Amino acid sequence: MEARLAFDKVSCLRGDRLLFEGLSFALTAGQAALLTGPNGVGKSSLLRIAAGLLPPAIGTVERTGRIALAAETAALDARMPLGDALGFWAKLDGAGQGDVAHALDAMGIANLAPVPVRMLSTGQRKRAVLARVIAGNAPVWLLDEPGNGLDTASLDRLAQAMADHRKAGGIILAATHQPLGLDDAMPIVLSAAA
Ligand SMILES: Nc1ncnc2c1ncn2[C@@H]1O[C@H](COP(=O)(O)OP(=O)(O)OP(=O)(O)O)[C@@H](O)[C@H]1O
Repeated sequence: MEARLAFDKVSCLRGDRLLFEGLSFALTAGQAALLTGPNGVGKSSLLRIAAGLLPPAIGTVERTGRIALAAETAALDARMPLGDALGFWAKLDGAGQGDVAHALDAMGIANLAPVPVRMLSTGQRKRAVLARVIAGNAPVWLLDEPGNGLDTASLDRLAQAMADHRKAGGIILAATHQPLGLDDAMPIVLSAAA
């Protein structure tokens, strides 16, 4: 898959606060970056800029390939059974039922396909959000705290899914407060402005 994500001297303004400035990096096929820094420093904002949901105050962002953003608030329909909710998004992403089945399996939640989304536990919902990303086949994954709320087995599954994605030429940019098994990832460290 063809993929590229590059920031060139990007600055982020939220309200009247400058969160970070002059940030440059480039990720190409198979590469990953780990975004770290204290609460409120601007990690989620950076991911939103990467996704094209928030414009940079200064600088440019270059993207090649479709983007999938997995944040806390994934729009999975709470009333739908999980399998159908994922199927809805897969269709929009040009993916099929086979992709949904693969993604459910990859996150170990195939047995939850008939369960309404609103009945899922916190960790199960997180796994469902990650399954949505996996099913969508987008080359660029933007993951906001993907390990939050996951048990050890699910963290292993996430690590495997990310490794598979990179092997297929995908890109990962993940904001995290915990190790994710992306040992060779490029570090992007945001520090609080003075
Ligand atoms: N819509 C908004 N308007 C103004 N300021 C905002 C807006 N959304 C977020 N902020 C502020 O931007 C700052 C950075 O928020 P962000 O969510 O990017 O941080 P973060 O590094 O992801 O934090 P955490 O580790 O807690 O998830 C915070 O101070 C937050 O209050």
